[in-house]
Amino acid sequence: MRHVLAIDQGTTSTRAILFDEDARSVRVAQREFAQHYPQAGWVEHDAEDIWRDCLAVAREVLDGVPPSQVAAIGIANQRETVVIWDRASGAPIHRAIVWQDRRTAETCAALKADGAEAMVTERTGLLLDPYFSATKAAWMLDHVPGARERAERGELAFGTIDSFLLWRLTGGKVHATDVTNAGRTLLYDIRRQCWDEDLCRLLRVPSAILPQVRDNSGLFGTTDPALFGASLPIAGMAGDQQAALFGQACFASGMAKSTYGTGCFMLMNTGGEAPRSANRLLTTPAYRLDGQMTYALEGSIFVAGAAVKWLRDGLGVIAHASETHGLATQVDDSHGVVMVPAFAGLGAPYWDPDAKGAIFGLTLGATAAHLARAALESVAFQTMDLVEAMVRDSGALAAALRIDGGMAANDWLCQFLADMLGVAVEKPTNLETTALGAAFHAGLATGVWSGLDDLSRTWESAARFTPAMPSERRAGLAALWRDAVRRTLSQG
Ligand SMILES: Nc1ncnc2c1ncn2[C@@H]1O[C@H](COP(=O)(O)OP(=O)(O)O)[C@@H](O)[C@H]1O
Ligand SMILES: O=P(O)(O)OC[C@H](O)CO
Repeated sequence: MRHVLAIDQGTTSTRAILFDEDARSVRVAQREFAQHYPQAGWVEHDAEDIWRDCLAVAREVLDGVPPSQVAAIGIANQRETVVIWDRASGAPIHRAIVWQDRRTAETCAALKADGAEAMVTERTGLLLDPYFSATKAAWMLDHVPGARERAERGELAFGTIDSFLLWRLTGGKVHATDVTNAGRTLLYDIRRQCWDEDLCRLLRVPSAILPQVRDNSGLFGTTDPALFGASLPIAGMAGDQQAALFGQACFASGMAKSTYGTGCFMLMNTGGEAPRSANRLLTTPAYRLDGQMTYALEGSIFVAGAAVKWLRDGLGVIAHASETHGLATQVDDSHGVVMVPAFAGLGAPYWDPDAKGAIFGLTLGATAAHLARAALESVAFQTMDLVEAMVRDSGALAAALRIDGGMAANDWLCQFLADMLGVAVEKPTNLETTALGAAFHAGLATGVWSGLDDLSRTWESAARFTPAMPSERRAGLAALWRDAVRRTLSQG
């Protein structure tokens, strides 16, 4: 039996999953790692922690598995997060600046005020928001003494986490990324499919530090034999949200998935054409196979599970995320409590980096149960905004939305989602779709699976939730949410 090892390097944890030829996960290892918040709105990771955990979880699942049974390794990663390292020593020059980090909000605002956004959006499919990589990279080059000069001289390498892990796994031999990660930097022209010199100049990132950009499926390199006792091929890489789209087998235009982890990311396959969103959604590479690009429309929400984590770690009203299910069902409604979880600004479709989280409708009757329910509801309300924008942009969405991620374990949320979206919500038996997508890419390149049809056959529904809420109730809740968002936006 051949296996594929997937490494899913997420925002809060690093997982390794070993899949068999039937796409079943046979072994899992996971480690959470430290989040650093040096100032309000700043979020950093230590890239050495990430590397240490990546090795540890990979070694754990490979323990006792003969290397001949491991066909390939696939990597899926938190996107946009920036690492810059020294090519000679491999050492990062600064802690990684995480996608949630807002420190470059002013830079983005200034670029927007100069009228740069239209060109940036036309070429990259993105917006001028601190979420994306380029302004974070420029910040690092400006703040680490001597870094900009070293970068110009070609001594430094830039990468998103996939690139950094590939560099380390290959013993410093390969500096590459894939189209889905390149497409999140603000430096990559998604239609011409190349780094864009104008954008590099505008955003002040020297092209000498950029990695080579490749298809998602193909031989990226082989592991340093010292790491796992054999040289294993790294044959698939993708940003985690695009990997989840692939792992959910959303291969036809109009098929969409939404992943509920720290944030929530909804992607809809739009086929070979890169659409131009009129509703402030992102256009992004979904996957490129044999040089053939497939695109997606994306709605990115920065806080989903993170709101539940805040209830646990920030407020202490729950001890475990899963308690939100029991709390939400204890009460008939949220008692008028509405949470707008703009803890990291608001993402799509509002794109307001300066918005701050808010809770409305508090009375003395409000309890922890209402708060928990409001946190879960906020996730569905935000998805509703995305679905509406996607339908406006594309005219249609497939009959059901495929969901996954840690929060999809919460059946109350799944039903409330279906109710608020007015479309069926379906979750697969394998909720580890991100890792599976990375495994699919690596397995396609190494002949474990023969093609997309082969992959589609592995998708199995575990549960389907159909809309059941009366339309007046739905409209009432939607109106409360819209009013709360309006009051939260920084521009009033
Ligand atoms: N049963 C649950 N109900 C609600 N939220 C949950 C539940 N289980 C996990 N979560 C939330 O989901 C998130 C974890 O999902 P995961 O997909 O592992 O995230 P990530 O990959 O972003 O680190 C956490 O923020 C947690 O609060
Ligand atoms: O780590 P996740 O799963 O929350 O995903 C993070 C996204 O890739 C950020 O764009």
